[in-house]
Amino acid sequence: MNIIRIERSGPLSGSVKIQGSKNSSLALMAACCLSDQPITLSGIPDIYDIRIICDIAGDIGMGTTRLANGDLQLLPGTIHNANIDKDKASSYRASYYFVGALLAKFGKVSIGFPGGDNFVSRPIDQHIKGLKAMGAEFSFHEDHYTVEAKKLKGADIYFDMITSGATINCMLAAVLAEGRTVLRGAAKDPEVVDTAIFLNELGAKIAGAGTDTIRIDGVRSLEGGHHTVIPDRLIAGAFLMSAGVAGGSVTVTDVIPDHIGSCLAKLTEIGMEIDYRDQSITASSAGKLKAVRVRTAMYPGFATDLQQPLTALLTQASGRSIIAEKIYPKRFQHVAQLRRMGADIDVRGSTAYIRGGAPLSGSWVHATDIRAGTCLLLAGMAAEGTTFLTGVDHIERGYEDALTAFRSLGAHMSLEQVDAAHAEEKLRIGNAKL
Ligand SMILES: CC(=O)N[C@H]1[C@@H](OP(=O)(O)OP(=O)(O)OC[C@H]2O[C@@H](n3ccc(=O)[nH]c3=O)[C@H](O)[C@@H]2O)O[C@H](CO)[C@@H](O)[C@@H]1O
Ligand SMILES: C=C(OP(=O)(O)O)C(=O)O
Repeated sequence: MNIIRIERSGPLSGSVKIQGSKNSSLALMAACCLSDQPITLSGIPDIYDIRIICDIAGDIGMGTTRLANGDLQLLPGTIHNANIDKDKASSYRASYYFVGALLAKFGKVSIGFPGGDNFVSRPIDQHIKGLKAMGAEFSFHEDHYTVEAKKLKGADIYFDMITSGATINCMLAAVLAEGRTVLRGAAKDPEVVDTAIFLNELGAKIAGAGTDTIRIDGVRSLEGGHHTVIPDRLIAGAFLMSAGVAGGSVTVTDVIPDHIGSCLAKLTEIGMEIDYRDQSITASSAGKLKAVRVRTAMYPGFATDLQQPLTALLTQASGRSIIAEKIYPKRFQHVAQLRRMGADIDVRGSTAYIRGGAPLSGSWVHATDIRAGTCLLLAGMAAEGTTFLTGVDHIERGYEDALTAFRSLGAHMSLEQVDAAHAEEKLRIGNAKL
């Protein structure tokens, strides 16, 4: 099995070009199913989730080709069915977008339950509620569910909480539905806006994306077109934090600074120097880091997906930091791993209390999900000795090539092959010490 070996690193120096957004790409690729014409998407990252979508696309008849320049060409005109392989659907989170994108065309979609990072509870009741309001009926089976709608009709939908997934899914369903759909309490995330812009470029009629009320007037069909996905704000944020963890100065390029405004404000509060231009941001360590309080929130608040790398950063800040996780109250799997490395962190309820300054030391640790992986890559750079990180496949679900990028900044990390039984034994010994 692959593991990542990390040695103490820093000060970091250099710049990293940020890849296209995973979460936006997942929505855009499903959205292509609404059209019958060729579509070209630029900036779609070459990561596990995208390869699975290409696989699913092939199964249902949508051609996908990576062009020599990296663009992805999609041919939705040949889609012949809406039966999504249940195991493939369950191997990543946003497979549910195929429901919204295929329902109007086929009247019935069969699909496996959503997978993705496991934060104990990730309900899809708002997707169900929204699509039901538009006339869909759900049937749940042991390992898959089916959604049927003879005719999708526009509806007024009030979400009970802000959800980017349900906002995008209902928006997809509404594009070819009859009449007007209004989504109230909609998520304002850049990925929602990117998807709406893309669909409008293809001829959809969506107004208000980026506010909490989105109006969609159904159209009969969509055209083809070309679109460039937005940059990955979550990856950008984590690279900037690495300059705080390991010292030095890191620049991220090809980014939209507004998309991580709340993160930049928090990094400044922690004591980092932030300098940004139109499409690039530089974060520099400016000496002592200060403890802070953070509450995760939906956009434009501090993103839950940046909470884990931030925890690694706050182990290096003097004083007691407090992180209240408001989106996924149990998203603290990384904490046990940081404790193995010597971090002084308590979790009570949905809040983590971090006493910064405890020296970290290298250990065997496991990434349970993408951002836990990012957190541990960062922590490994601050730790004395060698850190061995398992769960590399989780990191590969989100990053095109995290190691090359971190190494280009001067980080000491490498991919190694070890015997799986050896790694399990090392992790087991670490668990026993906790
Ligand atoms: C593929 C993708 O884009 N993933 C992102 C997306 O996940 P995902 O789209 O799954 O997350 P949502 O924005 O839908 O979830 C936000 C909140 O709403 C709750 N909720 C959501 C839907 C629902 O039907 N019922 C319900 O209660 C969730 O438990 C969570 O507390 O947004 C999350 C929150 O920013 C990010 O962590 C994920 O990286
Ligand atoms: C939670 C995440 O991804 P997903 O929703 O795809 O599991 C993430 O990107 O941090």
